[in-house]
Amino acid sequence: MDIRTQKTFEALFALEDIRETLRQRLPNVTGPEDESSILEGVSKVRKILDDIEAGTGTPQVRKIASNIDIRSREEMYINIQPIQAAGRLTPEARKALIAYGDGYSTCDACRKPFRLDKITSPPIAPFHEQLASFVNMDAARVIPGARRGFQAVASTLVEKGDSVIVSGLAHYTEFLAVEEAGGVVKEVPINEHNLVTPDATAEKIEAVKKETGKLPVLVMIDHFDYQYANEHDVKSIAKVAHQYDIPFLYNGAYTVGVMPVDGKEIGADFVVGSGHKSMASPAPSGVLATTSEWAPKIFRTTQMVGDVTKRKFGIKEVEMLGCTLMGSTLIGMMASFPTVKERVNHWEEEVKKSNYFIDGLLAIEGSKVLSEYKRKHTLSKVDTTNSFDIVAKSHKRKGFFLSDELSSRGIIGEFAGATRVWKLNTYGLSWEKIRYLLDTFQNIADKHEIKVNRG
Ligand SMILES: Cc1ncc(COP(=O)(O)O)c(C=O)c1O
Repeated sequence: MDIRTQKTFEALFALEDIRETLRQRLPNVTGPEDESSILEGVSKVRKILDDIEAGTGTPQVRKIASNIDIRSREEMYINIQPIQAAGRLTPEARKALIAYGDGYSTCDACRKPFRLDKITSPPIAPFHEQLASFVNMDAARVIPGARRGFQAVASTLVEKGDSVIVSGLAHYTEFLAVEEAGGVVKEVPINEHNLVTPDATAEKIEAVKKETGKLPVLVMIDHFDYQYANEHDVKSIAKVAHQYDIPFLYNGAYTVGVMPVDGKEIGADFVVGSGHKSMASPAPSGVLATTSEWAPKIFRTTQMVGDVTKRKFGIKEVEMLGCTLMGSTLIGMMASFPTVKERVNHWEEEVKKSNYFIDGLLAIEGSKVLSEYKRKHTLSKVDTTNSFDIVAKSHKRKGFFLSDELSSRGIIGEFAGATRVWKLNTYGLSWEKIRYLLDTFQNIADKHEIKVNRG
């Protein structure tokens, strides 16, 4: 690395430290003093970026720097975007992204047997073991997103025409994984509380057996669904699946990395997690973990032999297409892992904050929560049609008025103009930020003469 690039990296690392400080301070802004210290931090960031722009860096690094500038929204705003919250990177992961940006940077020390999960420098092999034990399963692989986990399992288990049980709230990627394998999804209807129950799952299995003459080959259920973030009784559903001898895939896209997950305790044959949704990792990343019984099937190695050259690639795993996450994506995931491992212990506090906010939102007359209540997750679906949206009807900015009000007070992440029935996520916000967030919603309500029942 030449000295100019080196200097630029140093500047970027310093930038990360400043950004972290800013992240912690906001929006604890209670007076002009706080404001000026934040502005001072921001101007330091700008200065570093200006220096880089002025020519200290290579074009690639300048590009990274300008992206970082765009992402300064995290220092300047509270972001309640529903799907980004728990995927936001740690400072360590951000540094790792820069340092390991080259595509195959993880592969310098790839020696026999030539496979990603066997590399010991950087410590990728032990990371795989840690991942497996993190979700209490026997073996794990990193994968490019939860969807690739569904794909690997479906491709192994599902033959043409086979049925796979999913929830009536299943994510579309589960449908696609089954379709690609030639199978057919069979949805368990959700009940009046928007939940999938073990009884309904058993009924569906019976119905499929009657209709097709065959049992489904897989049951795949989301612990928390993406529409309401309601908690489904995965443990009892896994038990039902096993009573029919059907393997159970636990979709932990909204759990692995934010709350403790014990695959064995749940009775999962497969645990799938999403790195960029819940493990503070770059996209696309995720984890597929399984039991020692299933590992040889899901992680089977290639039997293919070249008909002319007679070449064999025996150690490569078919479903993983040999290797999965290379370079900065994987190292980013690894860099965040110590934080992720620790933060799952604070899930209850996150849920408390979520409920504090939702309670306060419900105090704004006309507002509803469509997710199960009390909340068991930080992602919630709310309905403000009869509160804020009443104002929108006569406001000159129409449906954009709420977003305007929020962003002018430092809150972003909702889809501007789409705030009648909408989702938000409070994961990772400090108590100060949560209080500020709630005060802001209530103050906007006050301003527009919507009654707030402050109790
Ligand atoms: C419940 C659920 N499962 C799976 C996925 C897909 O995750 P990934 O983007 O990691 O493939 C999502 C993404 O939104 C999801 O909400």
